[in-house]
Order: sequence, then C-alpha cells, then structure tokens
Amino acid sequence: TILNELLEENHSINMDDIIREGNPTLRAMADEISLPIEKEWITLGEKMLEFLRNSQDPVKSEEMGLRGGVGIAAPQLDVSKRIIAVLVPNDDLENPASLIEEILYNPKIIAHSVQKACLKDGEGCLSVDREIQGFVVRYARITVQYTNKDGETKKIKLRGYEAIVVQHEIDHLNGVMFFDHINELEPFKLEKGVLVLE
Ligand SMILES: Cc1nc(NNC(=O)[C@H](CC2CCCC2)CN(O)CO)c(F)c(N2CCN3CCOC[C@@H]3C2)n1
Ligand code: NI
Repeated sequence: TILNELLEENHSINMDDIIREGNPTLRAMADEISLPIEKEWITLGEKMLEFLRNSQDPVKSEEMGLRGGVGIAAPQLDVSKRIIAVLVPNDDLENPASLIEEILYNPKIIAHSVQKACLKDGEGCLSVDREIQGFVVRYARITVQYTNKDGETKKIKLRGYEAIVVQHEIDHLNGVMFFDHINELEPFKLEKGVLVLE
C-alpha cells in the first residue's frame, strides 16, 4: 500500500498493508526521522498503534482478519523509516493498564545487560508466513533512547517480555529478522545463564 493510502483518514492498517519475507525493504537499513517530526510520521505512528490495539481485540481482529501483534515496525509497511510501535499488555487481568504502549521514533539501544534472554515459545513475525522454531536469544535488559510523538527525547529501561519485543522491532529497522538469531544446527541450544521467559 502506498504511503498516501496508509495515511488516509479512514484507513486502518490491515494484513494487506504488511509486506512479507522476500520484499527487500525488510532487509534495508531504515532512515532516521528528521526533527521536528513531520505530521505524516505522527499519523503513521498512531495508525501503527491502532493496528496493535485492533489486533489484540477479539472482535476487531476477527472482523479485520488480523494476526495478533504486540509490536510493529514501519519497514513492515514498506516505509523504510525508523518508527516502531509497541503495545505489550500485562497479563494479570486485575489492572488491565498496558505495560508499555508507545510509538518510538529513532529508537536506539544505548546500553544493555551482558545477560541474555529469550521467549520460551520462540518468536514469530507478521512478515513471516511460516513457523520457525528455536530460541531467539536477545539482551535480557536494555536502555532505549528515542524521540516520542511530542518531540521529547526519552530514555527507558526495559527487561523481560517488553525488552524482547522492543529488540525485535528495532531489528526490523536494521534489516534483521528474528530467525537470523536462531542457531541453525541447534535451534534450542541455550548457553549457560540465558533467561528463558514464560
Ligand atoms: C510474543 C507475542 N507475539 C505476538 N505476535 N507477534 C508479534 O507481535 C510480532 C513481534 C513479537 C514477536 C516476538 C517478540 C515481538 C510482530 N512483529 O512481526 C513485529 O515486528 C502476539 F500476538 C502475542 N500476544 C500476547 C499478548 N496477547 C494480548 C491479547 O491479544 C493477543 C496478544 C498475543 N505475543
Ligand atoms: Ni516482526
């Protein structure tokens, strides 16, 4: 879908807008967003977050045929720009306030733990229409610097599930796919000390 259509007032991002494995944009280095952030990138970021909300809504996701998502990166929409959105809900239903709900412009990992971590069930990707098994080993804790939609420079520390999600999204800005991290010969091999997250 071309950018103008993506940005149209009444367009909601759907699976047809998401490019798949083989599209060279997924392997490109995405360009920085210049400041002050132009309106079109604010709009795109908001639509990316709306997609995640819709994808996590049982009714909307069914209606729109969306795969569930907790993160999305602009290159997945064939927009080679350094914009990611994350919506990682906390699983306890008591306080349904989401754990992290943010649009990050020009996100950058400025510090990280030596310790590594991975999701117990491996990872998938909205741009990959096949299951690829294996542990995707990432940093257990990261410090991310980014610009938010109000143009403020923010610095956040992440650990656990949300740290994994943000690393998966930042990888997309650098043309890296989750399966690039999987040990081909021993996909479930774990070095000592790697945290396996439920
Ligand atoms: C872990 C998970 N990955 C889902 N999909 N994959 C994605 O988000 C890809 C990105 C994630 C893959 C691993 C790390 C980042 C998308 N990617 O390609 C973007 O680059 C989920 F959908 C999901 N959840 C748990 C929470 N649930 C709340 C209720 O709604 C359903 C939702 C399902 N957890
Ligand atoms: Ni992905």
